[in-house]
Amino acid sequence: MESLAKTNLHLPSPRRADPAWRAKLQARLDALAKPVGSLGSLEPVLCDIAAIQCTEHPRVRRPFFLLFAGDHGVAKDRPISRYGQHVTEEMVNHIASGRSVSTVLARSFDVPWRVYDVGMVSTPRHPDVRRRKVAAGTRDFTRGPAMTLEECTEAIRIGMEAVRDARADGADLVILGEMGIGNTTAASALSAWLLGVDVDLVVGTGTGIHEQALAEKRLVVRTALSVWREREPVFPAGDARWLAGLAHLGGLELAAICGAILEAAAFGLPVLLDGVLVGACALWAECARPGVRDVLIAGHLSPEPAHALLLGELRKRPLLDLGLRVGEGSGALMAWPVLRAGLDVLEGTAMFSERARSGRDAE
Ligand SMILES: Cc1cc2ncn([C@H]3O[C@H](COP(=O)(O)O)[C@@H](O)[C@H]3O)c2cc1C
Ligand SMILES: O=C(O)c1cccnc1
Repeated sequence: MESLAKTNLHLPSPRRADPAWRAKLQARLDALAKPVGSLGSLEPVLCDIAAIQCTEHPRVRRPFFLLFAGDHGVAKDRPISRYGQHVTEEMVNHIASGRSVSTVLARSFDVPWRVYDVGMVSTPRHPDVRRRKVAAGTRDFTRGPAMTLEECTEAIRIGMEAVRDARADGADLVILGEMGIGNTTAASALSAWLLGVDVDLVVGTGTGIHEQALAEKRLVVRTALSVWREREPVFPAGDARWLAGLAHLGGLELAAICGAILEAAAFGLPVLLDGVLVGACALWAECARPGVRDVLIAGHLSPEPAHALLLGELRKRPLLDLGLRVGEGSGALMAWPVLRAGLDVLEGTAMFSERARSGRDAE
């Protein structure tokens, strides 16, 4: 029996937000020269940052964009994506060279980026891609685990190290992204498992597959879950169970994102979430280490059906709802200027006078 001891992995505990700072910031927001509550969904997000930074003056000066790439064995011969596996490599080269949707946005908003190959089938030629390949893709998870516990652990460690490095270079918020053809199939399986809901509620069209391929994708996810459930009892309870589920149903780039979220939470670094892939990793991290959610900010809502359920479970309201379904961290990057606008408004807006604040009711 595989055991967690063999992997020697320590999942760090999250730093918890202090609710007193949330209340103080809400009082400050209410005292600004604007109608009470009028910044809508931005207000609780600003309060969340204040509560994790323990200040009435929450700040983000240096967001970092970290993208992890990996391939999925299940996508090799099955029509579960509209695109072939070779697209992962092509896109990683575009991402690294600043010519993908995500890195065009990152450059436009002055956000530095780092790209990691944690599990691509091929090796991208761009020299800036950090080579941390754990394996050349995962295995087909309809036949057994996508990764061994050791591979999964190694990918988690790479994500943790990426956040540590970014923090050492001044990051005070992380934006996470992924690239991996077929990874919405893995995210659907993770979501059905973590949410305990039927496959039909979570499987979406990903890059835009049609009806027949969608039926195949549902079948693939159903099969993966039943194979995992048959094996599940052999794993011991506790941390190992979370790790075993991620190893069976996830992907190398998704495991790295899980590690990145755990490490950011341990440091109290806010994490701006992207779509369904990063969302599934966020719920995994919250299940594995309750309290992680204190650092999470939902950047946007993806049309993938699992995403609304994942955000609901995390009790997070997205900043944007534009129907974006690019992935790569692009929805989170698109949300960053909105978040920055909220922080700027908080710092720059005048306080309302006592007389004005009392409103008409007091006349
Ligand atoms: C050109 C291209 C660029 C992308 N950038 C992100 N994704 C997104 O699509 C993939 C997931 O969808 P599925 O599970 O249907 O394959 C991931 O790589 C995700 O990041 C892309 C997909 C394509 C084709
Ligand atoms: O939600 C996402 O991030 C997403 C949706 C479809 C395809 N790729 C990514």
